[in-house]
Amino acid sequence: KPLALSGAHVVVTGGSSGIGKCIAIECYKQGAFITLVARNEDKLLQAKKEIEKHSINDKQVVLCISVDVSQDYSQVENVIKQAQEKLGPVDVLVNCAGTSLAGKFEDLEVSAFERLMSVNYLGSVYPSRAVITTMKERRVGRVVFVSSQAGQLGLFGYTAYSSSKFAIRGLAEALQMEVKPYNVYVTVAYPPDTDTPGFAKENQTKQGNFNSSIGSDGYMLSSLTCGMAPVTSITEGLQQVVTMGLFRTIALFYLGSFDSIVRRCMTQKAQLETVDKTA
Ligand SMILES: NC(=O)C1=CN([C@@H]2O[C@H](COP(=O)(O)OP(=O)(O)OC[C@H]3O[C@@H](n4cnc5c(N)ncnc54)[C@H](OP(=O)(O)O)[C@@H]3O)[C@@H](O)[C@H]2O)C=CC1
Ligand SMILES: CCCCCCCCCCCCCCCC(=O)[C@@H](N)CO
Repeated sequence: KPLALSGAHVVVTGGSSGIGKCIAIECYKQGAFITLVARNEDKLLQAKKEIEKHSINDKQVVLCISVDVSQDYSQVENVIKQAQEKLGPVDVLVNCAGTSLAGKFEDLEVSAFERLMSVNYLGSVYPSRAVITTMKERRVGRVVFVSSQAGQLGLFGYTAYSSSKFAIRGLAEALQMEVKPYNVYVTVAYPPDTDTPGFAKENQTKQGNFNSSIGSDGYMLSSLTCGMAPVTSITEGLQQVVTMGLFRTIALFYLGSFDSIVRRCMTQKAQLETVDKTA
């Protein structure tokens, strides 16, 4: 459900860089007050300056708070309190702080699994937990989770990353069911692999869908992996029902080609290794 951003207080974790910064700029352009949350203070200040260039009135504020969203719940709770004292109750929370790491399962340190799960999953739980009570009381609120296309399907090299992004979906679906009667709405964004973060911003700020995806791959993936996700409109539901078989068929071809890529790379690598040894 769309929410007017003019005058709204939008908290963006991971707002000092990339997709999060773009979301903050987009909201600022629509008149929102912004709190940026991330660890590095220089990057926060840099982003604040960049965002302030897009102001549409002289009342708008960009507040920066440095914290690690994945470490200690009471710290995160404090940060949210500080932000509420300065800019009023949080209307929109965008959980965009996150990090990724690729590598084969056996090559990844087990600590990588712990770290990605804390940053990507717990780092979304803590800020959400800190804002949700007030949102329910006020009967106003939007919580956005930034997952990934790698949170809709498992891919080679993403054992640690994908699982942390899948977890976000479970959290979001369950939470949406709880908070809907309080007029609080949840969105999960599934950005594709892209270097143009600006592309990701539109759906996040403008549309009120539970599923937010980008591009035709993204559209197909969201339909295909809709499972028990809530629907926003009858049209969306009907589209999913009608296209499911077709998309599954297309997916089988993708899976076949993924398998052949993995096998081809394995063979090539094996060949290179034998050449190395004989040389
Ligand atoms: N770019 C892509 O291809 C895709 C990205 N995504 C997801 O989108 C989100 C943003 O990605 P992107 O813009 O590329 O990322 P960037 O690396 O550009 O930005 C990450 C942001 O998160 C902050 N951050 C990271 N760890 C923490 C932490 N522990 N506590 C607080 N803040 C933290 C960073 O600031 P600092 O380091 O100072 O704390 C920074 O502001 C991530 O969740 C990512 O997984 C999803 C799909 C595709
Ligand atoms: C009908 C079936 C359609 C199937 C389409 C399959 C397309 C697969 C694309 C997967 C891309 C994964 C992006 C991960 C992005 C990310 O989060 C990282 N960049 C983070 O570093």
